[in-house]
Amino acid sequence: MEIFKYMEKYDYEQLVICHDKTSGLKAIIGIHDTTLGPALGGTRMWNYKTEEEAIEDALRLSRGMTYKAAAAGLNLGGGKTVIWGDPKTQKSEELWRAFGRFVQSLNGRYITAADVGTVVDDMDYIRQETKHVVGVSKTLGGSGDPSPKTAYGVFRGIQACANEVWGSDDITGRVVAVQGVGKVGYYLCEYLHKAGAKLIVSDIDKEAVDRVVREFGAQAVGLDEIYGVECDIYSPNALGATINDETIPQFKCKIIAGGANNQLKEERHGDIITEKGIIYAPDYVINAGGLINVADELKGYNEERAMQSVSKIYDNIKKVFQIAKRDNIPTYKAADRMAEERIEKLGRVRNTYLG
Ligand SMILES: NC(=O)C1=CN([C@@H]2O[C@H](COP(=O)(O)OP(=O)(O)OC[C@H]3O[C@@H](n4cnc5c(N)ncnc54)[C@H](O)[C@@H]3O)[C@@H](O)[C@H]2O)C=CC1
Ligand SMILES: O=C(O)CCC(=O)C(=O)O
Repeated sequence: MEIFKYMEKYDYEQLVICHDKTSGLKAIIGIHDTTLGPALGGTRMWNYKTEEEAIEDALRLSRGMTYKAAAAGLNLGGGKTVIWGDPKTQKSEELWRAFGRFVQSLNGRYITAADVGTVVDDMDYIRQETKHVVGVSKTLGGSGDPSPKTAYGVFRGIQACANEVWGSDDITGRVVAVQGVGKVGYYLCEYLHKAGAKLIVSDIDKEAVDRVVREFGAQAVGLDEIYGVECDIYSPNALGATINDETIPQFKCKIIAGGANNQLKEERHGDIITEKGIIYAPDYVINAGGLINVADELKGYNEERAMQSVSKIYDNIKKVFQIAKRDNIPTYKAADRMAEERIEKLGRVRNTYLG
């Protein structure tokens, strides 16, 4: 990979490679854009096959955070860390503290949080070395597990989609096919059930499926069956890339709205579902609840205020639909445009010399 060429193409600011021999830390911090504020994004710990794969992930994910924060209306830029290592065997206090010191050395340009392979306890170790970490435990003044807030944001986004398609937020009796009933999927099912929706679910984890069947009267289906079930809404909450050439012909839904990251396998799949008449809630707009929630810690965490901010995902999704109609483009492009317009306009405003 030609790193500078890639950074130039997508306008990256900084890539920081961190190494600590004692703990075996190999971390790559990507800082994409800080026009709106300090770069905030989680730390992913993953056993990458190659160094190149890890660098590519840090770059790709940090750019995604710029868009997520901008579309959420936050005064934050985009960053992300990847730690090259096995989260099951290579975590230690010294690793997190070594990493925390590297974060501190950036002096607030980058604020870290949890992501795939990292949990609240890891953030608590990082906190011992730097204040530039969020998603720490409630006992340390943090907000703990972000999943319930992410699920609430997805639920609000689903209401906005329902309003767009059926003219009302009411989803009583609507059938929602929920793929993945892990942390986000479980809490989402709870919100949907309380709102009167009927649930069809799938997950590779049988216990997770049994729980939502038992607690919310969901109907369980096979892993490949979920795409083709008769439903109003398909809600992906497991893996990415489930909107693809194989699944699109099977969809019978009117809406696709879920918490999973990177739902479109390729951008063109966003065009195809639009042509098919399916309303798509862009992933990084609808799943920003976790980010909005941890960002509240920067003001001194207040759960009520955080929930009110997450609730605004409803308005953000509506804004995406307006831009899509205004410019006659698919919603995934409208989301990018919304984020880019905000960065561009505020970037210009913030250029004013203040003395
Ligand atoms: N946890 C959070 O606050 C946020 C999560 N996300 C995204 O939401 C998605 C879910 O995240 P979590 O709930 O935290 O993860 P999780 O690991 O708790 O849940 C994912 C679930 O998907 C299931 N799964 C895996 N492959 C599957 C398949 N082929 N078919 C059906 N189910 C399958 C797993 O068994 C698991 O129960 C991920 O894409 C994540 O990146 C995005 C923003 C924030
Ligand atoms: O929710 C978090 O813990 C941090 C935000 C983040 O990295 C994300 O939304 O991908």
